[in-house]
Amino acid sequence: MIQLFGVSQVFSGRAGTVEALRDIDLQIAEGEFVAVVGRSGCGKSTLLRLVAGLLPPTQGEIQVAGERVTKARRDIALLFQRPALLPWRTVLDNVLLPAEIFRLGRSSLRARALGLLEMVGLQGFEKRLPHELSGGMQQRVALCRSLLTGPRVLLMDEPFSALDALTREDLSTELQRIHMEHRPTIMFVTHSIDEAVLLADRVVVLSPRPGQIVEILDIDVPRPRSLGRTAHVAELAAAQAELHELLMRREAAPA
Ligand SMILES: Nc1ncnc2c1ncn2[C@@H]1O[C@H](COP(=O)(O)OP(=O)(O)OP(=O)(O)O)[C@@H](O)[C@H]1O
Repeated sequence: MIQLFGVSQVFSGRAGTVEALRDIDLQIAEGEFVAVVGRSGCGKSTLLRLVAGLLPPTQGEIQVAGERVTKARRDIALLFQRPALLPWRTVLDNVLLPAEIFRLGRSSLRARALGLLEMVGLQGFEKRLPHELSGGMQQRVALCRSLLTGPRVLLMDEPFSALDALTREDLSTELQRIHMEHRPTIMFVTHSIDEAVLLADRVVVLSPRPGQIVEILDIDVPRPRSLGRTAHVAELAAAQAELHELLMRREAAPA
């Protein structure tokens, strides 16, 4: 579904050049959940922006569903650390925003928007304004907005990192459920080893800048997963330890 062939990114500015990513080759299958981890500044967000078509790669090619990515697409949704809701719009109108952007007709998507809000436990909050909601609730609204048009690809950049631990766990559970039900292909950037292991089928480990793939770890644990559930605690802990070890190797050599 997502394919990167020899992708490199160099930023040039007045202060000089920054090599953010070097020679990334990666194949992500349809419906797969892939987490991307690495030290701060190693190019994780840049990687997502490239796949989203917000930035053309300096070198290499990116394809989504067999087509070269050259611009933002309706079937690719993005979710950031901050929910970025429009403060003057109600919860429902925020969720329906993509209908207007992509000129899809609000009325046909209204039922879907209400269904999504119900799925994340926000029924009854449709007419509220964003400032009347907690941070976790706002991020749920942003999640609904990103799912409105039924995207095939969901790109998530540390979406839960601004939330408290319990809300984060709730949203991780919801995201697992959404993934199991709707099977979008997900690329999920995180700083959290626990979160990567809990959510992903595979974890891509990037080296410090320039980001290169050091290792891709398979997380072969049945879903739904929970860090508190005893059934697979040993497997999850082993994967966490391995990931930790890979990330702590300061001089992590690219594969
Ligand atoms: N538009 C830009 N112009 C110049 N340099 C940039 C630009 N965007 C990113 N960079 C640089 O590219 C490198 C990678 O940045 P990026 O934000 O992708 O890293 P990251 O791994 O997501 O970091 P963090 O984990 O801290 O969020 C950094 O050195 C950053 O300063």
